[in-house]
Amino acid sequence: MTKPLIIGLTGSIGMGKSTVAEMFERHGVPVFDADKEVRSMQGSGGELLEAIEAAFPRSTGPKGVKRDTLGQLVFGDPDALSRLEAIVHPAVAAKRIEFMIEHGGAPMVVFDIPLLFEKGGHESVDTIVVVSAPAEIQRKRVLGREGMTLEKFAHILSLQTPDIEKRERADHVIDTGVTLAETEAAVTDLIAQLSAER
Ligand SMILES: CC(C)(COP(=O)(O)OP(=O)(O)OC[C@H]1O[C@@H](n2cnc3c(N)ncnc32)[C@H](O)[C@@H]1O)[C@@H](O)C(=O)NCCC(=O)NCCS
Ligand SMILES: Nc1ncnc2c1ncn2[C@@H]1O[C@H](COP(=O)(O)OP(=O)(O)OP(=O)(O)O)[C@@H](O)[C@H]1O
Repeated sequence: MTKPLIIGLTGSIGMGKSTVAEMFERHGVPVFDADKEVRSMQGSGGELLEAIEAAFPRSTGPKGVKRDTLGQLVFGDPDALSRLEAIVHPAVAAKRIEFMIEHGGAPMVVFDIPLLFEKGGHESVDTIVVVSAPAEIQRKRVLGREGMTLEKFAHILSLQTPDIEKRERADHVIDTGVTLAETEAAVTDLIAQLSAER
């Protein structure tokens, strides 16, 4: 049995990764969603709560990690962020292995990984898809989210590989600055192209 083609899906904050990942899923491609795994392990009863509470006292409660509180502690403090990543990232890697065992028979799978370039994950995927939209659209989407401030947005951007560099390093770019229908058509075209290349 051949191994599934691993598609690494990434993009900067608000570029439409989750939306495009759902499109892949709708068209039959299993998706490993790194952010979703993190949220579940950080949620109520989640397996990372004890370690996070020990490293960041009072950052968790009955509903799990207090995301705003923890975000304020780590976004802006590189050492604190590294400590959090050292707890979270190995646990995500273990979940990814479980996912690959479960979907070992699929022709292709998507790894939806926000920090694909930043954390070196690009080396372990077969092809890289970057979602991208004009900066002004990205800004409008992100600033429209509850709890987001200009300062937080600027800081998160500064932690992420710039969009222009992501685009250059991508094997395929999916434009999300167009209608959802146009983006979905680009996704189905790409699935067909990747299937044909196998
Ligand atoms: C600090 C936390 C609790 C804040 O949660 P919150 O819901 O406020 O933000 P959210 O997770 O939606 O992230 C907002 C934006 O920041 C980006 N971001 C998150 N973590 C990081 C990071 N370690 N480095 C750079 N960007 C990051 C996300 O990709 C997203 O674009 C959370 O981001 C977290 O646990 N981060 C560490 C784990 C991690 O690296 N996750 C991302 C990849 S799996
Ligand atoms: N053509 C399009 N493609 C994708 N998303 C679109 C498009 N047009 C509008 N949108 C909207 O833009 C938003 C993109 O948000 P989404 O959560 O997918 O981004 P994200 O990159 O996963 O964000 P983050 O990195 O912050 O987690 C959604 O509300 C989506 O409906």
